Amino acid sequence: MTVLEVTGLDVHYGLRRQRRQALAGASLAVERGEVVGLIGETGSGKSTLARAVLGLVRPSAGRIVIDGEDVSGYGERQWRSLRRRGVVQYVFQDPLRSLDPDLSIADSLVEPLLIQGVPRAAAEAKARTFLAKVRLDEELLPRLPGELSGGQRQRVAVARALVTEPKLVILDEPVSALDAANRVQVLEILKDLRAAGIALVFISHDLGSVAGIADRIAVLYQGELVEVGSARDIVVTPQHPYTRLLISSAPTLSTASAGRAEREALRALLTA
Ligand SMILES: Nc1ncnc2c1ncn2[C@@H]1O[C@H](COP(=O)(O)OP(=O)(O)OP(=O)(O)O)[C@@H](O)[C@H]1O
Repeated sequence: MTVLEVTGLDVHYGLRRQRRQALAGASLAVERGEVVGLIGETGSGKSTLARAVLGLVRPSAGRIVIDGEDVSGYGERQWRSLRRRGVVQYVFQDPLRSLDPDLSIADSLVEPLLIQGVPRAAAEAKARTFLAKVRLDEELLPRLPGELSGGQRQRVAVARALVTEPKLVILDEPVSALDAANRVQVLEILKDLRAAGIALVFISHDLGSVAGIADRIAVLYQGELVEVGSARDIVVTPQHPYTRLLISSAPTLSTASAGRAEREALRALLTA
């Protein structure tokens, strides 16, 4: 089942003389339980594509269908209602942007459920379940985000994105701010999500950090999706010159700076 279908998406920023195109004719489909890595250098349009799918920027052309619902013509009210239903969730690179610094971890997890109309007791029970899913201890519930480590915070941000049981989660550089041990843990959690049938779009500027987890990889270059293929094909037989350049310059693909788990995942991929 297709969870996200983006067709011919154009996004422009600015007006008149300042107007410039950030996305040009982007088309991409993401299936249930699939992990799609979206890679490209800084400014290539990765976050713009994510923002368009969340209704945070309005495309100038193209179609977006989320879980069978054509949202292309939605106005602000309809987008807000879609976001409230929690069908699509977003995790930022910096968990402090995904979490309100003044809300306890418990409240951060319970809030999206209360907005959906879930009774408080049921919401609190669910918050505990999802904290366990990201392998965190319940003793963290009363704390503020500032009282957690970066890795713990990112896992709370993932748990918060999950409580509404979304069909699609977009993760924008979710592990780049983490150290190697935390990166591996978050990647393991993401693999659990895939097994649970959630579709993931994993954004990164580094091919090496998505190659081990993505089923398919989409390569953005100057606002255009220049190549989309299985992770293995992209890594082993890249077609577009820009993809080839990314492969040759991906630090974790040359294994020197990759963690052990990443190296193993890559080796498995390359020998599959
Ligand atoms: N709010 C905005 N107003 C004007 N231009 C913008 C805005 N946001 C992004 N852009 C421009 O659109 C292009 C794509 O930006 P985008 O943030 O999508 O890139 P990215 O691939 O996510 O980059 P990064 O890896 O640095 O986050 C860039 O040229 C950027 O300068």
